[in-house]
Amino acid sequence: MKGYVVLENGEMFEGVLHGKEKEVHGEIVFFTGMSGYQEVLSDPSFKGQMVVFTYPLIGNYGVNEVDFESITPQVNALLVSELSNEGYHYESCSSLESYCEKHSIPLVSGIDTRAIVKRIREQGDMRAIITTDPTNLSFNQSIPLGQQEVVPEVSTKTINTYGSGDHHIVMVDFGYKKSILDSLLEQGCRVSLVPYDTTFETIQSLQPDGVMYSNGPGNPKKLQELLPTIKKVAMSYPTMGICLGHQLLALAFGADTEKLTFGHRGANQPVIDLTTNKVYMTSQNHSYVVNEESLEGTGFKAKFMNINDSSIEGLIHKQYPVFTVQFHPEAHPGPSDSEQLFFTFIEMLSNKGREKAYA
Ligand SMILES: NC(=O)CC[C@H](N)C(=O)O
Repeated sequence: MKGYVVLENGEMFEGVLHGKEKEVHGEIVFFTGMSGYQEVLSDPSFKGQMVVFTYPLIGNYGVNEVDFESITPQVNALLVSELSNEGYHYESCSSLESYCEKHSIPLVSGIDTRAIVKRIREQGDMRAIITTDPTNLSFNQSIPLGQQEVVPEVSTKTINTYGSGDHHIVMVDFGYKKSILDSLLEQGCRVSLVPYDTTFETIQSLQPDGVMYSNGPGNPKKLQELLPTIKKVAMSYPTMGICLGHQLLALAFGADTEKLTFGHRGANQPVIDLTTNKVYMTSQNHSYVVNEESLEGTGFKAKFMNINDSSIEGLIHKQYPVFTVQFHPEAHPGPSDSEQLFFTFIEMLSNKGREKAYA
């Protein structure tokens, strides 16, 4: 059946709608990785978003049992140029089309993804509607972009412990990617996953060796009420923050965040370590960044910078063992050039390692 993608600026694109006929509203963003659609559709940081893939062929290796970043799909819709109906891979258990159909995720193919991406690059991320009837549409203005409170929807409701390693890490879950948990387990950690609004006292009662603030969807400024706890935790335990976790740690110490026009979503974003001058290819998925000028007086200094647009990609605190990354060292999808940062974090749990990290 015909499906239409209507952008908030009034433009309309026609394609083929696979799956159930339903009207979907959301924020439209684009992802530039050549592969990784399965990780994208299940990454909770994409909650509520419609993702346009710039790579022209999607679905060609199917969907498997192992590459999901969370149990349920998280995106509102997928938009692709050419859809491969079969998945050719030894691990594939279903096609992308049947997976989306089963989970009622609208999948629009045959759409002019290049034109849509150009529009987003010019005019910024915007609202969009996917529909089979493009007459009489009205955009849901009651939810301004970036104002949705999505973290409570994706965060765990209970405390669960994974692994039995020697280092005990409390991971505060804003919508964590499974690959972050896997990376910590690989480093010999026991991980207690806790709800996003867990109090300082509860974290303290778990007696962690270190705390990880996870990735997650939405605007970090929607979580202002958590900032005093986050600051107290970071002043008390070795702490690492990834993506939303990085943004929240920056806000907690008094820095500011701002929205990029169209975000970084892809698997080849070059990032420089400002201490060593080493460059990493990184996996990224974010709309917001920490404003560099706002770091003044926070105790944080910029540790990583994006080479494409000079935006801040990570911080290190001058006084406390706290460091953060805007990108994804766990990769999935994307390069694992920077995965040793998990090791750096584990080293920071001891005094000796801290000296090394700050050398
Ligand atoms: N991957 C993430 O954690 C994303 C962080 C935040 N939601 C942003 O878009 O900037």
